[in-house]
Amino acid sequence: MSQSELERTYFQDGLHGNHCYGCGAWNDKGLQIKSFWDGDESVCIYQPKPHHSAMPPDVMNGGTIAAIIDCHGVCSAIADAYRTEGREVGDGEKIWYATASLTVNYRKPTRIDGPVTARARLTEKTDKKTMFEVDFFSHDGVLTCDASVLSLRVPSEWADPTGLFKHIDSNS
Ligand SMILES: CCCCCCCCCCCCCC(=O)SCCNC(=O)CCNC(=O)[C@H](O)C(C)(C)COP(=O)(O)OP(=O)(O)OC[C@H]1O[C@@H](n2cnc3c(N)ncnc32)[C@H](O)[C@@H]1OP(=O)(O)O
Repeated sequence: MSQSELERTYFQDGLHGNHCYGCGAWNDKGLQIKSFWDGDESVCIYQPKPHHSAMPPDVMNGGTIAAIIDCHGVCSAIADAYRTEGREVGDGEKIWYATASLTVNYRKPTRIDGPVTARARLTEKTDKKTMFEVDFFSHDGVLTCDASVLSLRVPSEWADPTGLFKHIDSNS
């Protein structure tokens, strides 16, 4: 079932303190993407800005597209894990995933002059690994990219606001 815009609960709003460049609602300089469930699929609609262009000013930059797909895929893995446990994103014990692998096929140029849409569906899942396949559309409905995002469940150190590497250094 489709949620109206007013009814939507965005995954990222439950990830308190997330400063990720693509999906951190607490990163003022980031993309601040928003993702929500539409039945079994997760959806992200994003309005690119003129500075998100490739060399042609009317074409969207491939790295920005990849960042949207990456973060939408990882946030979908996190939201799926909460949903499996019957919890809202961010409620109770925290669940974190990170990107292990990202593949993007750029099939057609993406128009920058309107909102782009990423639609993701779960294709593989184990306790630690979650794979989402993502279709990416320009505002005129053209499928411009298809992608896959493999997310791996990671420990809570990834959410330490003071940084991750001190935990890695102390473990090695
Ligand atoms: C305060 C709040 C903060 C909020 C923060 C949260 C924001 C969230 C949003 C952030 C969004 C932004 C996202 C970002 O930007 S996250 C930033 C970009 N990503 C990274 O920096 C990740 C770096 N990589 C790692 O840390 C490790 O390699 C990870 C954790 C990914 C795996 O660790 P590890 O290597 O120890 O894993 P394992 O040995 O237990 O293997 C487990 C299974 O996984 C399979 N496998 C592993 N790698 C790959 C691969 N590349 N392709 C295919 N498969 C792979 C492996 O074969 C095995 O399979 P199986 O044998 O079980 O079948």
